[in-house]
Amino acid sequence: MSLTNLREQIDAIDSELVSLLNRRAEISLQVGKQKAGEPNVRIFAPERERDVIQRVLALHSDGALPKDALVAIYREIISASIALQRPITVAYWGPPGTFTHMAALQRFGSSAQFHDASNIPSIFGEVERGLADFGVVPVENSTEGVVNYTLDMFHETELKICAEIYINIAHQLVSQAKSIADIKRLYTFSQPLGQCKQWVETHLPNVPIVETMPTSRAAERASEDPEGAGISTEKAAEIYGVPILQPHIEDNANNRTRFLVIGRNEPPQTGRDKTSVLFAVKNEPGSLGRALRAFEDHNVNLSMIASRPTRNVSWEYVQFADFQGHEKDEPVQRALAELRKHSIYVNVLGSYPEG
Ligand SMILES: C=C(O[C@@H]1C=C(C(=O)O)C=C[C@H]1O)C(=O)O
Repeated sequence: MSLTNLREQIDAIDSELVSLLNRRAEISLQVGKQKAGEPNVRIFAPERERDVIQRVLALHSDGALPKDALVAIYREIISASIALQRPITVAYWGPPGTFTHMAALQRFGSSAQFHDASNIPSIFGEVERGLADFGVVPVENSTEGVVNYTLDMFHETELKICAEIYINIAHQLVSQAKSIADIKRLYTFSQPLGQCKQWVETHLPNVPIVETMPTSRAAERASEDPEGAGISTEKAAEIYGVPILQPHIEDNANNRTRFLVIGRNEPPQTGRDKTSVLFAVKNEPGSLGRALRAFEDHNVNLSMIASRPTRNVSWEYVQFADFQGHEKDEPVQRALAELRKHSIYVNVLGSYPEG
């Protein structure tokens, strides 16, 4: 078949696709109008989005289009569909080019409006004050563990966790220096450094660290300092025009970070949900063990637990825990009731569809 003929076939398919996409958009506008009349139904419905994406993946069977590409296309279709109903604003930890920016783009697509907040507390602040509808914050990394800056914010906020995002994390050593031997300073901070610890100890053993947050700021500093290097994202290297001297310096090839979407949404039960809680146990022997047994007794699967010091009393801790299930599921309700018996307080931070 000739090239002209093949291109004619593509043109014909595009005509159908565009008309179908327009029909989909019209229906989404109608959904938006219905939501406007019902006070508790929110524009962003992560549980519905997960169903849409899973359904589309099931339809794909073994088609020629890579599954990741299909998911990315649908994320953009849904992003445009939400923006039609009402433009939504998402605050992330900037400047542009950070992993949090990438996670926000991956989840909300390019039709959302993004705002770069200067630190994690500002992300919470912008959503609390209504300047952004949602915020995206990093919460744990598969190599480095929990992100304390984020966990500590949950003591003081009334915002809810409404979705989670997982992304693969690749770190780049960016520098204008000709070789690694010429580097005199490394711009980075605890999380990325911890994920590249072995590489840095082997290749930059005596190079002083200049604490710089977040990753895109490290790229910016490296762009201004001919003898400096930064640990950065590929996107930030591109934005600040600084060469990648060594790609993939992360120690673990399966390095992944989990992000949380915070806002005022409270997604309904889907049968595949997760719940996050903050609790403080009574200061008496065995209380943490008894508190944790509440989950075991009711067959609720704990996926993460982290202790953080309370800021007001020395040596007192609060626990941040994630488990499978929705706050409205019966086993979860029973586990929470028992947890409350052994705790000074229990604060449910949100139930949301599992990522
Ligand atoms: C159309 C809806 O609104 C939004 C857009 C969706 C879509 O385009 O498929 C899905 C979920 C919502 O975030 C809906 O809630 O069904």
